[in-house]
Amino acid sequence: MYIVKVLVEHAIYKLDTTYDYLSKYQVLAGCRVHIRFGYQQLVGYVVECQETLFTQKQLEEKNGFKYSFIQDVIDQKPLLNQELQELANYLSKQTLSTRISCLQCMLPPQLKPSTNHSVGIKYQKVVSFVKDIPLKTTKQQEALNYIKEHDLLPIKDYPFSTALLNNIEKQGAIIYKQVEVYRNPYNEHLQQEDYPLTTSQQKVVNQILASFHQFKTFLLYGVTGSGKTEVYLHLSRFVIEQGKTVLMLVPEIALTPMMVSAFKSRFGKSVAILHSKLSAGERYDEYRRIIDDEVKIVVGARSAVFAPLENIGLIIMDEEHDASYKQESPPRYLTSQVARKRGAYHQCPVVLGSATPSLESYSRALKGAYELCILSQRVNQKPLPQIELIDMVEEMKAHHYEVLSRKMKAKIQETIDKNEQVILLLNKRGYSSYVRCLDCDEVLKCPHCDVSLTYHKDTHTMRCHYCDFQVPYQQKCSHCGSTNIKLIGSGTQKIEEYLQNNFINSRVIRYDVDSTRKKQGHHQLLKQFENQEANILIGTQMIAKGLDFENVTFVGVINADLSLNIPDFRANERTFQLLEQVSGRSGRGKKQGTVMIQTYNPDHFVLQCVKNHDYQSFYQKEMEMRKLAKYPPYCYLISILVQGKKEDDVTFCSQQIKEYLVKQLPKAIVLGPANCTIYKMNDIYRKRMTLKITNTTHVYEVLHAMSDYYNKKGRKVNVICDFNPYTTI
Ligand SMILES: Nc1ncnc2c1ncn2[C@@H]1O[C@H](COP(=O)(O)OP(=O)(O)OP(=O)(O)O)[C@@H](O)[C@H]1O
Ligand SMILES: [Zn+2]
Repeated sequence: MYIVKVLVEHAIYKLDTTYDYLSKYQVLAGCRVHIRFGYQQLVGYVVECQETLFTQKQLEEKNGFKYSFIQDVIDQKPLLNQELQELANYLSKQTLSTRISCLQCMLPPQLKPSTNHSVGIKYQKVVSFVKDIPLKTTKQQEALNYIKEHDLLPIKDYPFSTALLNNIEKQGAIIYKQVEVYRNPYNEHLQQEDYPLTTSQQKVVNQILASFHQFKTFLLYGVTGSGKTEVYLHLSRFVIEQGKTVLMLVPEIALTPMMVSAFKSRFGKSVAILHSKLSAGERYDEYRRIIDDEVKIVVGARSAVFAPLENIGLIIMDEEHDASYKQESPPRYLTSQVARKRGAYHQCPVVLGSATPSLESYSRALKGAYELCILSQRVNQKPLPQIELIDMVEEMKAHHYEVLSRKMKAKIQETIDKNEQVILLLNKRGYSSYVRCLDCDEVLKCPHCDVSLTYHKDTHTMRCHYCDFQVPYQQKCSHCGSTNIKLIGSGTQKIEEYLQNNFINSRVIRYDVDSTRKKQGHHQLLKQFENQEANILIGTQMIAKGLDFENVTFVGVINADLSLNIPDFRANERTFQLLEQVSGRSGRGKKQGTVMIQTYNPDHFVLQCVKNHDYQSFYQKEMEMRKLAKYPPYCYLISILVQGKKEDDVTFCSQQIKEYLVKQLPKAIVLGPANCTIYKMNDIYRKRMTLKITNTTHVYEVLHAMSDYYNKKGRKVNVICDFNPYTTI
């Protein structure tokens, strides 16, 4: 008999201890089982299975509790290999989350431990050759010869009628078979050759391959358009030729279409794609292809870092600075941390690539913790685009109150007149930012959150971007009943309309969360733009990264100050990255590109550094400020969010936690508790403390104890600890 230790996923309680069950047979660690838990039947996850010589009765007498038997085993073989199981333990410690939540985040939704209904395997009817026998007609005979050479194809792929095939089948020379097929999410890719590398690209490839068999982190700092993708492709080719596999990570789904086609067109079927927009069936199939060893390269967003690849020879993280690499629900991990952990396990290089590296990574590279590789020029030796800052205060003085300055308007018209293309960035979706009553000054707010509602013209609704609350738009103030109300501020939808109305021959595509909601939305819109079906692409930060359109010669930023004014210590860094990245979309082909950036702060050092494409000065200056204010990379940050339904409870408990932390961690700096920027979200009150530490000793134990205490049944608040927080709204 065996004692099986099982982790249990419970809908309400956070259970992180294992429970002992009995089994007559051995069950492999990593398999899911059905168990009885109280009155419920639940799915559990086996972490250990040990043989015992005691009987059930003896065990119960010895340990003083009743044992029950596992009901049945769901998986034939473990879903996660040893490496990933250990990784889950590591993550759970590092992020203060339950082991089961770590296991959950590693699996595609259909395979998560809480569900046992799997998406079915898809079958296809194929023709299978049986034997050579004399057939009735020569036509049938010819067909049989053909089938012999081209066995196991789906019926529709044969150049004969179904009737003819049926006839041959009746005579017994062939049979029809059902075979498993994989749903293939991206199958229309042309075969494409690698470009020969430039000298500087080759140098980088050599530098990285010199450490092919060891774990080392490289920071590839290559300006926009310097050909980093080609470096990734060449490295990957080398690695798979050595019989190893490649993990290629991209920040978010918006970027995936171009990276996917680059990899698919070179490596075809040996590439698997993992991201959240695939259908359940597609994701399940891609996952199975990886487990079944049919895949050499996995391209995917954040959670693909857990892809069950064996024998990894290279891990790449493109656009390493991107905030979407931070997971914002439990377990709140940093992708680079997981990638490096896997790199260490497989003893392979980890390449972090970016044109605007995060301060954390760049400072590590300067200290020698990472090895720096540099591509300082664009591929065709072309200079980076010229950037002009447009002072919007001056526009006001000249009584020009439109969203686009006179210069930018002229430049857009000029560009489309030359049959070239324009990309415009406005980091705000929706139509208008908010609605204000001109009589009573009331702004229409979300009833559940501390934010104003945004007007969406396409659906004629007012929507909350935090909780998705929506109401139909009314031409009437909800407070005083006046009809004298005004839509204030501009979002992408409004600019789209403005562009259509104000420019001759403009054909506009809007690219934001709302317009790309459909499954292949991103892919389709970008394709239309690539095929010149539109000449202006207006979008949110989604358009800033990775896009490579050779006919784009003008990039305009409508309001650079939006991200500068966010109350977050990374606001400068984010703004620099966003502006430099979006500028980098201009002039990537043969023609020279230009950029205009509209701002009310043209003298701000971030804008000055962007104007000169000067990452070094930006880095120096921002690092000085971080040092003075004691922010990362000069310390570690941990955010502690206290939330609850009653304001008083939140206030009281926050204070209690603060006292506990100050006492337990005398060397740490504890900021707060302060109300969050959005104090009330979804009817929950929220206060935050920020812990600054330079040394992590004891920190995990102290926080573990605190969060265990508060996150129990019956407590009035709940506490979320976030190591290396990225958003603090
Ligand atoms: N060796 C090469 N020879 C010719 N063309 C190349 C070569 N390498 C890259 N290119 C082309 O240069 C362009 C820019 O390359 P790529 O998109 O990889 O830049 P990048 O470094 O990823 O830039 P970004 O950070 O802005 O996304 C692409 O159109 C690519 O096809
Ligand atoms: Zn809301």
